[in-house]
Amino acid sequence: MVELPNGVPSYTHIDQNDFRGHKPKKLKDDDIAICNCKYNPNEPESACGERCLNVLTSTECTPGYCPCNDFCKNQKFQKCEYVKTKLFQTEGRGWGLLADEDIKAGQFVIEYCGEVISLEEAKQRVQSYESEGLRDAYIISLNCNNFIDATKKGSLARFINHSCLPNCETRKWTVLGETRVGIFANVDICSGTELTYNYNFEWYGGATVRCLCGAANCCKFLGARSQGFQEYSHVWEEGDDRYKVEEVPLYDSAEDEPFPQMCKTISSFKFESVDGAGIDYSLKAEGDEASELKLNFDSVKPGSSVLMGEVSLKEDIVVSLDSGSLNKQGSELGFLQTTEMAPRLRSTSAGRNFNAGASPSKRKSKQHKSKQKKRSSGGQQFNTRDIPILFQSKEVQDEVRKYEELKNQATTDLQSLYDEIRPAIEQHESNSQDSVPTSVGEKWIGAHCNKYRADFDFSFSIIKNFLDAAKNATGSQIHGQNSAGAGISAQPTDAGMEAIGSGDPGNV
Ligand SMILES: C[S@@+](CC[C@H](N)C(=O)[O-])C[C@H]1O[C@@H](n2cnc3c(N)ncnc32)[C@H](O)[C@@H]1O
Repeated sequence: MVELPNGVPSYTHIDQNDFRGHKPKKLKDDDIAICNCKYNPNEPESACGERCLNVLTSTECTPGYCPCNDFCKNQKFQKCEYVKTKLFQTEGRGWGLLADEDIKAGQFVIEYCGEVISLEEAKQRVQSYESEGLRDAYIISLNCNNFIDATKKGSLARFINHSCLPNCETRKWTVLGETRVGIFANVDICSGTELTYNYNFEWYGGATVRCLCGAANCCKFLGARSQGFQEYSHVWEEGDDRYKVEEVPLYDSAEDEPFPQMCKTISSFKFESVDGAGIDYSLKAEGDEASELKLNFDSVKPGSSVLMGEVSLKEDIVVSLDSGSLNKQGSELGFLQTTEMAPRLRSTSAGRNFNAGASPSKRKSKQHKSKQKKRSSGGQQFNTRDIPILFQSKEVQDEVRKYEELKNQATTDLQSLYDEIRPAIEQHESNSQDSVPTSVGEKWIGAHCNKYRADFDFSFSIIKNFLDAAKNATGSQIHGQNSAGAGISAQPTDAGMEAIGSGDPGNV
């Protein structure tokens, strides 16, 4: 029973989240994580201490299933094993919570309990609390869809104030299949010290509140990074940055959309003579950020007609800024099909670990441009079947086909890898975990790099052979150069590796 000092504004005390109508999950036997700890009376840590598999994955043991039975020490949320705390009145920050016993770094302090509500409900509540004139805000995020509101119902954790130099932090645990938020000490804390955690990213206060934590590194405002609900209907994090969901393109859940805002449609593909001075080989890309890639060949005889005719591809070629392939004045333009799987991964917070391709900062700025729901039909996928027949020589057709096969193989490999790692990703999604295991990430990045390379090699073989055709047509010696003056290798693979190595995929 919690006794509150006089003057504490009334609220209902709870020590279990209130799901407001929605019943907490009922775990199936198959979903219960069972550790392999064995209780040894001479070694108390043996009963689900820090080496317990469940503890290591921030999951509480399930009563009746844990091999350590009643000795299990990994049911702290369920048993409300909180440290002793005391309410006190601060200066200028309302009520606060003090440690009433010494606390060790890493120790579970208390659960942040409240009403579990949806994003929509949270937005409405923030507004109505504001209009009711409530000064203190108690809503924190549970996962991307749910929030915990401790305004009217909560545990003592609702009194923990913010500090930019905190002694505690929030951590998410899975308890009987549900995600719950605990406050954990991040340093040793002496009895009598005020408990604090950093509200940034977790707290959804409406009004801007000046921070009075007094820390040297103070951010000046509470939840300065989370910014509040009124302005942003939902936030999406990548690294240290947070974005409004309105700025992130939305996709049909029924389809896996490639990132259309990063794709460009190549609208023309031609050789032409430029004032008799040489040949301009240009690839025009249209899309949100139309750009043009030009390759100039200056050793064509002046006045000679080198126009090969515009090669109109029957279907649009979609290229991706993810590719990091041919590079012109800092803008990357490749000939890649975007992968189908990428959006699935990126739709989760885990996805940010898988940014093979453009650097995160570039990707972010591009994602922000699109506010509407877009469909990939704006830029169809490159129909590669028709490409080899554009060439007259059988040798060339075979070469292009070879690269096409390698490209298709890399795509298939990526697809099957996705199927293989999908359970791990979904598991992390459902637990709202920030990242999937490194080994999974490494495999994923490796498969992407292979695919990028194969895509590049294929595209390069097409370009190279078009150039060779141009050269043969003029009978001149043409030395390919891109606009930056770099020579084009006759070996697509080498060029592909070079581009990939110097572009972003190599940096992931
Ligand atoms: C979750 S409540 C914390 C408990 C609150 N002090 C109370 O009396 O109920 C969050 C509110 O406490 C106040 N607060 C918390 N940390 C603060 C800080 N560092 N500086 C100023 N006000 C703070 C703000 O009014 C904020 O909206």
